[in-house]
Amino acid sequence: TAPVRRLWRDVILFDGLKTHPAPMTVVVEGERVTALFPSGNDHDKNLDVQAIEEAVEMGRGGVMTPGLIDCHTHLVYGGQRANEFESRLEGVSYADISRRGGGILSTVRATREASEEHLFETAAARLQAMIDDGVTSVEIKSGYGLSVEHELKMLRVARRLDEQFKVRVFTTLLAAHALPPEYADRADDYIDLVCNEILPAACKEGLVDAVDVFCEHIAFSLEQCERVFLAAHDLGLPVKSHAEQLSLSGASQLTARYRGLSADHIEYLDQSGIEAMAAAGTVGVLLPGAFHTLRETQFPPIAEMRSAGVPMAVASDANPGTSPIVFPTLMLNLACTLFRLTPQEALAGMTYNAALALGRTDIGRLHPGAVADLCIWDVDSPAELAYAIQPGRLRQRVLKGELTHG
Ligand SMILES: O=C(O)CC[C@@H]1NC(=O)NC1=O
Ligand SMILES: [Fe+3]
Repeated sequence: TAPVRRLWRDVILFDGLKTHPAPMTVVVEGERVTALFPSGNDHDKNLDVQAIEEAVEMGRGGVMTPGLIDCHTHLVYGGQRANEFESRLEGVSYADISRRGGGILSTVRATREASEEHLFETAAARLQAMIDDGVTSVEIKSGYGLSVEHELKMLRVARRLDEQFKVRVFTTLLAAHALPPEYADRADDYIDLVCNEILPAACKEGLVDAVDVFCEHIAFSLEQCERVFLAAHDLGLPVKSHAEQLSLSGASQLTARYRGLSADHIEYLDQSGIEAMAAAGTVGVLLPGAFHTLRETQFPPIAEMRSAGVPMAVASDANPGTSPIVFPTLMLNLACTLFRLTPQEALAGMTYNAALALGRTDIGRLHPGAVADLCIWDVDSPAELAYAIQPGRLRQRVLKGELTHG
């Protein structure tokens, strides 16, 4: 049987890169967008008028965007860290908490104690909130297990979320996130475990789409991160990094040297890092939720990245420590309010550029032939999605051509 043909008329279309000036008609057949054209031209002679007339009309008006892509989350984890939130309000720094064995290691303890089922259930609630706010693709990292058993447990949960929810999940192994207590003062030995045991075991089970590292004075050095990158490349896996978040380490340049998909956080990114990323096509992933939560003061070099042509993505960094925020369209607002992106740049940051940060070019944009992951919003203009901080504006959500919401 012929694939179902659906269409929307008179939508204000943001296609992943730009907003079309005239109200548009968008035609979806099966899993793909097959046509998009100004609604006034429905009877354009080049169009198969009968096909258009036979299509199922799915709605009129509103704003259409590609499905939102959250390209940086730590969505799977045990426990919560409200106590540290209170400590930071009393003036204790994130780094101090981490040095006292809190921070990431606090969540490592809770995640190791949690069953796979419990991790699935708590992550599922957070994922549903993202889906209800227009997310069609989400990246989920490991990094709270820090052992073969528990890193694989986290990644299996991420794969199950992909199977059981109408969403695309991209998994990233972030075993080089923190030094587990059993390896205290033996960071190089732990990196051996990451490269020689955790990564191969996860890869063998088909659990890894990309490999990430945390390069920071409270985490791992450039040399240690490079060893993880080499192990990833030996297994044919792309790399990315948490880079220049609290200080300038040079991780962005290292990531670019390995043609990494993205360097993330990048508050302390310098000009040589920008130029290396621009030359390598490495995406700069902005995480305004962590900047906001930590009350950071060092802004990422937006203007310099813009003029160098570094693609900028925007993501939630949803995690229990530095960004306990599951509200994707809030990230659009924070990217504009805190980092001075334009609303159009922020939207491109959670669609087309976010897809690039995940190594994909078939999602994140709406054009003939693109995969039909799209959202229709009850707003008058795309800028409104960044301007107003308001849940419940999603009218319809389509994943691979199938209506999943509205
Ligand atoms: O605090 C946590 O639990 C994760 C923090 C998160 N991980 C990282 O490498 N940088 C961050 O902000
Ligand atoms: Fe992160």
